[in-house]
Amino acid sequence: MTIANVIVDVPASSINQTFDYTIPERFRDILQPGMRVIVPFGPRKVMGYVVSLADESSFDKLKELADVLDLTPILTPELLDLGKWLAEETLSLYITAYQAMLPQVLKANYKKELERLRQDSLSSELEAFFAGRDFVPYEELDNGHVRFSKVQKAIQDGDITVHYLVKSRVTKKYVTYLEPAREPHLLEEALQDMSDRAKKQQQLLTFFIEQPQEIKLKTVMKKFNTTRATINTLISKGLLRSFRQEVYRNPYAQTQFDRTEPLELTSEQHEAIKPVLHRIRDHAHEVFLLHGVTGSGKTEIYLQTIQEVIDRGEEAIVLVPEISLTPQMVNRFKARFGSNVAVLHSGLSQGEKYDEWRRVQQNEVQVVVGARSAVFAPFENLGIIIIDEEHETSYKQEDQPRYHARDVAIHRGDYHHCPVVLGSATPALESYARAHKGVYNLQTLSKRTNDKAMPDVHVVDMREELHAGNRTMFSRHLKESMEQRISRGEQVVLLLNRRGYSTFVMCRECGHVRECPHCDIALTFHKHSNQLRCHYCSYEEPVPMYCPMCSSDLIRFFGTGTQRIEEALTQLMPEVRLLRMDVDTTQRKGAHEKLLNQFANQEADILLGTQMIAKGLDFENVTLVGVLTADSMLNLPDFRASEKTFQLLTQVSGRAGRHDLPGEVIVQTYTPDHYSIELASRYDYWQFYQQEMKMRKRFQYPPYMFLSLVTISHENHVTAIQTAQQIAKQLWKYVRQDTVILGPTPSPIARVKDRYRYQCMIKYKHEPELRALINKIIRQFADDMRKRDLQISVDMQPYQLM
Ligand SMILES: Nc1ncnc2c1ncn2[C@@H]1O[C@H](COP(=O)(O)OP(=O)(O)OP(=O)(O)O)[C@@H](O)[C@H]1O
Ligand SMILES: [Zn+2]
Ligand SMILES: [Zn+2]
Repeated sequence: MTIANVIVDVPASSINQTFDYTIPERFRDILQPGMRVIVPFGPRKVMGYVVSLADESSFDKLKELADVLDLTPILTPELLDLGKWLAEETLSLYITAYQAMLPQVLKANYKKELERLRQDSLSSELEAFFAGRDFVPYEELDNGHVRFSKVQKAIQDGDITVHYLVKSRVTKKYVTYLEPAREPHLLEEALQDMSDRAKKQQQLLTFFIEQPQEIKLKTVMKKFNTTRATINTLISKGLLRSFRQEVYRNPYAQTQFDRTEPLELTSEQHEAIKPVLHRIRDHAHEVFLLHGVTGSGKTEIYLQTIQEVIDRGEEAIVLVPEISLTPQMVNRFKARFGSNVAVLHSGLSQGEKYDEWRRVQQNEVQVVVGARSAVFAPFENLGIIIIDEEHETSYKQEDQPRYHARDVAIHRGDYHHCPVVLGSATPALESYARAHKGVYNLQTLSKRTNDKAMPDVHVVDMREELHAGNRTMFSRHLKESMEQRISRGEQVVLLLNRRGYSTFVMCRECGHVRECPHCDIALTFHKHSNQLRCHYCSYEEPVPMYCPMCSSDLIRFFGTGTQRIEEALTQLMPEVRLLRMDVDTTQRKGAHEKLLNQFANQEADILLGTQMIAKGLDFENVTLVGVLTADSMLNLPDFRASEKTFQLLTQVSGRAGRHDLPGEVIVQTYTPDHYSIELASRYDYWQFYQQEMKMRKRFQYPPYMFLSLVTISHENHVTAIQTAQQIAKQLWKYVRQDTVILGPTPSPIARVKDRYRYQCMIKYKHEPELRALINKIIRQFADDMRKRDLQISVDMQPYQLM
């Protein structure tokens, strides 16, 4: 093959295609798809990914590619295909799709070195190339003294390695080992011949005659109190040899893991795991939805299916939300599978992430536990993909490429003919609807493994508190309950349910919240215009002076912070020990963990926090969970508001009374009759599902309709509006009759970084050509995008509507 088809690292829509380059003679026998190269592009040289090779090109006057950055492909053929699919599916650039799959270290063009790992056994050609050095700059390969294929082979054999220079050699760490270079009897002979004065050398040889295994150089030097020079003498005599081996920086190195054995499954677990194991054994793809109440043993099912996959020599990916990648969760996998697990999450340093990724790439582990992007782990024999808490919106990436990890997992599962397991106590409505229709295989765990009842949930009507003269944020019931528990030495978790930036308007007298007459969604208060506005249809009205329902003037703008609660609580109960956990107190690396440890060690009575405390935590001594404002999320302008409220309340209730002490949950709300609060307090997912599906049908939202969001932004207000109007007009012209284009309306955050933002929402049932259509429309604005800094972005599956 003489031509390479390359996706270049130039993030512009006009360049979203492969470019052809001729392959210089010296690279021909080593270049493979999935390697990175440097190519001339206009006046510059840029990085690119080789996606395929060819013998001819339809262009003439091709340029030569300038350099090859990898001697082994970093993208497998599967991932090359996946990137293409991902880009087309999410209307992103090919280059951004490939970049999303790789650790940061591989995205930039870092300087590289070749490094010899063995002191012997290099061919004379390579020996001459290294010329006595341990490190050689990668560029020296270019002077043609050694063939690339030779180097490639040596890398495969583990004699040489390539080394990325990410700020002073942090990418890899090595340990030097020493081992005998000859058979024991030959060492024995050498020992006889040795002069008596060479005491240390004699001791060393004797040692290796007795134990011929490799041993760390450092250990030997310490043990015999000897120097590197003495050892070098033995090496130069050909009696010993040294080699270096990579050690990975293991972020969990300090933690000791007590190995756990598989538990005897309950009959419910047994029924649920059976069909998954069948699929693993048959090598067949199927998507399972594992709907199990909190504490029903979903994780144990994950562990045992993974064991089956490992036993078959295959690999497993487990996705968990970033926020629940707590040591508690990671430990459960490490404790079962030990060093066979790599962990990928955002808390790791660049070097650590790269190390973990390489352990996957080099087939040194069979299990990856990680957040969203771990779905791209470069395994080649996947046996299962598991997504825990599958309803979590953090599985959707909110910048390019805007993908959902669930879709990627299912795509990969199909390719590898393996099952995909989606687990949750509160599945996403979309997932449950698919399971209900039979698209996914539904498995249900209805009981906790210890048969403990779910804790009782008390809904407190905060309007009544107000009428009774209690104007604090804590109901009488919650306050009494807290005092009682704390005096008994038990602990309390308090959740402040708050998300998003916008505030809503509510009557403190009757609980009435102003909603849009067309969308059944809370109107958002816009301070500078003193208006209430709907984010979906642009409906607007002035802020009322009196409540339209009860005429009270107790109209409030809502939005409370954890800090305010902390102050109020300290006034109310001055002697309690309080820990606050929110974005402010968890900024520093490890802060999250530290707070949780403090709480687990009972150094505080109350843990007060936002959403981040709701998941995966398991504290024996927690017997009371209080939700301060259950409705705050309900009134966000988001059609998923009820669903998110139901999910959060259910998750947080699952935190109480998991062990011997019985638990209680107190939910404070101004809208006790709202179905998501009422049904969450009864743990009735099925009723909730039916009720919510009715609402989605009535208002034409997913899963009944698909949504796509086009966002237009520009520094000039008029340009932004006009472009948005033109796009909407063109969309209307070509879409089907039952498709609806909403907007253009100002984006909920109408100006970000001095750019005005407008959006068009497309609601549709069936638009097979929609992606092509949007692409075509956007391309008409290519000039303005390049020259006038117009930005148009598309989200084919919007979650963040605010
Ligand atoms: N078959 C079993 N026999 C005994 N104990 C079990 C069994 N399966 C799981 N457990 C235990 O039950 C508890 C709850 O299980 P697990 O955490 O797996 O549930 P989960 O459904 O993942 O919960 P959550 O949704 O709250 O994360 C754990 O302490 C676990 O060790
Ligand atoms: Zn009112
Ligand atoms: Zn509206």
